[in-house]
Amino acid sequence: MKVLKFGGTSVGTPDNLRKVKDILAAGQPEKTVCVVSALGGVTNLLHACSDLAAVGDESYEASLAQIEARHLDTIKELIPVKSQSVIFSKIRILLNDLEDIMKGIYLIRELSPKTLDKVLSFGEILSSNIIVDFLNAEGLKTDLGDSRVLIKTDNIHNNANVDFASTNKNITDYIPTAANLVVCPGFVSSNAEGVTTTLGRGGSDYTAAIFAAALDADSFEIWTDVSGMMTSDPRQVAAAHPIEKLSFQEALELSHFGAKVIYPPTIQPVLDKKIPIKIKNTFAPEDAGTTICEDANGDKQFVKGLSSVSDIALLNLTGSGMVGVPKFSFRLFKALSEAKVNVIIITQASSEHSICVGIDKKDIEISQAAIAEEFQLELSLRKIDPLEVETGMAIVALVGDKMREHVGIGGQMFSALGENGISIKAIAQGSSERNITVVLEEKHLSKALNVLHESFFLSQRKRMNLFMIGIGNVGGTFIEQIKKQYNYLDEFENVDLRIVGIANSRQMLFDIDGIDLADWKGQLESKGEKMAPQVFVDKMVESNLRNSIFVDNTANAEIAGLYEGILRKSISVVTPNKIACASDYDTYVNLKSTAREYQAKFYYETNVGAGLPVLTTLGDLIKSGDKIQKIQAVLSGSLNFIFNSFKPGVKFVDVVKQAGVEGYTEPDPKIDLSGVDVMRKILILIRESGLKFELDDIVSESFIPAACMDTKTNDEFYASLEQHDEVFQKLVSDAEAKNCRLKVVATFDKGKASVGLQEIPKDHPFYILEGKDNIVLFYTNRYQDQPLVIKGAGAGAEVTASGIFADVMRIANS
Ligand SMILES: NC(=O)C1=CN([C@@H]2O[C@H](COP(=O)(O)OP(=O)(O)OC[C@H]3O[C@@H](n4cnc5c(N)ncnc54)[C@H](O)[C@@H]3O)[C@@H](O)[C@H]2O)C=CC1
Ligand SMILES: N[C@@H](CC=O)C(=O)O
Repeated sequence: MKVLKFGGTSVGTPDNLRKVKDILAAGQPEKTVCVVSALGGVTNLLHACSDLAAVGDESYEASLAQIEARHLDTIKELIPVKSQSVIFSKIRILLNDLEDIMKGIYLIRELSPKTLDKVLSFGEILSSNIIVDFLNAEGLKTDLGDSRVLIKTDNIHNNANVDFASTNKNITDYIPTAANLVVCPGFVSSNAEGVTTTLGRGGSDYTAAIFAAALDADSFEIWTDVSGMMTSDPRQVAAAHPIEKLSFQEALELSHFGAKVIYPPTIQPVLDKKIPIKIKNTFAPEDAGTTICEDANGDKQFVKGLSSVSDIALLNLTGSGMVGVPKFSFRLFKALSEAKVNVIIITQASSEHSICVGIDKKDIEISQAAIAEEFQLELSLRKIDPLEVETGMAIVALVGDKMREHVGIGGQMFSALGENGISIKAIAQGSSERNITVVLEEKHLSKALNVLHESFFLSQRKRMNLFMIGIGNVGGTFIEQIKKQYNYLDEFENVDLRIVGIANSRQMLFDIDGIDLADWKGQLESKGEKMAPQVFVDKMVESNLRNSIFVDNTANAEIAGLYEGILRKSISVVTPNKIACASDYDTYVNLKSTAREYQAKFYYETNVGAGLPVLTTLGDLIKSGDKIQKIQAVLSGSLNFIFNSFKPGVKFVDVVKQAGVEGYTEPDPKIDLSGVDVMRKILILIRESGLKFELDDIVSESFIPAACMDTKTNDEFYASLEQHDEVFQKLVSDAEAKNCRLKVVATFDKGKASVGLQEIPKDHPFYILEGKDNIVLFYTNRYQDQPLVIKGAGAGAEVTASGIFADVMRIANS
């Protein structure tokens, strides 16, 4: 024995009704009760029609005509002509009755609850009659069970209470005598005198649940237009998916907070009898749907779903006069209940200094008035403060029976929200630990649901949203690497890496769904708007996307100056730009502590050694308790390349230019040639070792003539290098005469740092450093005699972009 219920959409059109027939036919010959709603939209039409009639508006007749046409057209389309006459006359009789009642309402201008029940009952009576004839015409022997006769209630109209003793007897007497398939109208019932009543909100579900419980059905199926209860609201969370199994309690918790598939009071009869409920999709019957049953926790998923409610207001009642005084909360809730305000969430700190409740925003004024009246005396004596009202709030709840068996779920929830800059206004968790509820600003709702969904439904993809300023040599290469790697990350890392904003010094471009990387340059040119750094940041913040990362691929101080504000919005920063970490010590420390404070990440591995793991290695040494004694390093890829390529007969300026073409130099090559780039790098290494150090503390001897440094543009600089070529030729020939090679070496030893060009002899480990390579020797307490060595390409767009990529993925995987 099973009981099925089909809602208004499922029976809304002839095509849909054919699907319903297929579902019912597939279940035969099992004894089946099928409860149906009115054809989709008809109940609203009946309401509208009777409201118009009650105010004497003749246009009710047009609504009536619409109702008539809906039903007659359905018959014409669904039932073969030869079988139409019987059903047409039945339906016409019913429609005439409805017309008479409407006329009566129109004439006496009155719509009592009793009459409204009579009017609304026509929706289900009409649909069930048509469906029964349709099924019979299709060869499925079907009886019509009149729920008005079977379900008996008290006299309360519009929301009647069921008399279960007589109802259960009527059902168990009738159903076994009826055909294998019985269709019954939902929602309708009658009182002891046989006057029509209705069962209120969710009435058809309730009807079906009453039948299922009375008949001890093996299963109770609710057929709707979604494939089950979803892990979250699919309009907010694209990755939401149907939940396979839920316990009764989990289903109640989820449906209480917004999952509209079932309305809890209506399923109480099946809940009492522990009859499994299946939520199935009429339009995708092959989908598994959701089973709600007693033992639903065999799987490992301890958070089953996320639910949410919008349009919440928080009321905060505070005051020193509340502490330790009994009855304050009693009076608050009494006042709200007498004002018929539904309290959705309650929190009170153990200090008893404040009570906070969440209500629907429509109830704000009535609540304020009720509270002001109740606490008039305390307010005048200033024992309590004027009521604080916070609007624009939403509720998000994690639901799952098994949450109580796992430590740290609350922590995971709060960190995920905190890391995305979402502040929590109130928290509630019952001792059942089946539900952890937070109140947050409504503007963060979608972001919060997505962040939590990603955090608790691990099989789902994590979407990362990148905002990137600087799309030159390094930035452009990084975009191309993402383009190539996108599918791999999607498939093997579950990471959906999108670039949402890009900018160069002239233009910026945004696409909230991710810029199409196939032609990002063309789109920037054709659709880009004028670049303004602060506007770029504002747009990034306003877009309020989860897992946002700001990537700075410029060498620009103004852009570096934006980091603090960005971190304060809990947006992580990744950058190869050394300016921030090599500016004054306070700025460097402040950025790191701001990142910590706002739970954002600030990663700049590529500041030293490009893609080489120099900073992470140093960080691991320091975190594990090692101490740096000495650092010796070649940290400039461009200078190493230049001195490796500078041979007799070659002009120095030509190799400098070549280093630029290869993408090794800074946008301003003087930064490399002057030694400043190396000074910045050794400074960052010293700071990362835990020492307070400034750029001015580093002794640097430039090998570039002052006149070259005095130039303004790159072209002037190159011209000046050419003029001073003999200076560079002499440096090389002097070194060669001693069998040495030239390297710019950075050293930190005994608290002192220096940078300078050195003649490196053959037996030195730096001598064989090829091409654009870097080398770093860390002498530490643990690596005293043999230093820890990191060596490899230290400049170039590909390696630098891959270092930035690694930083981004560290954030994605954190
Ligand atoms: N090339 C390399 O081997 C390595 C480079 N780096 C760092 O990577 C960064 C980028 O270097 P490249 O790509 O070679 O430079 P680039 O000159 O090729 O590109 C710089 C980009 O920044 C943009 N930009 C500059 N100022 C801007 C502003 N105010 N607003 C908006 N956009 C602005 C430019 O339009 C361009 O798109 C630099 O900080 C450099 O130190 C770090 C490690 C290695
Ligand atoms: N210009 C630098 C590369 C980036 O840090 C270098 O030459 O090493």
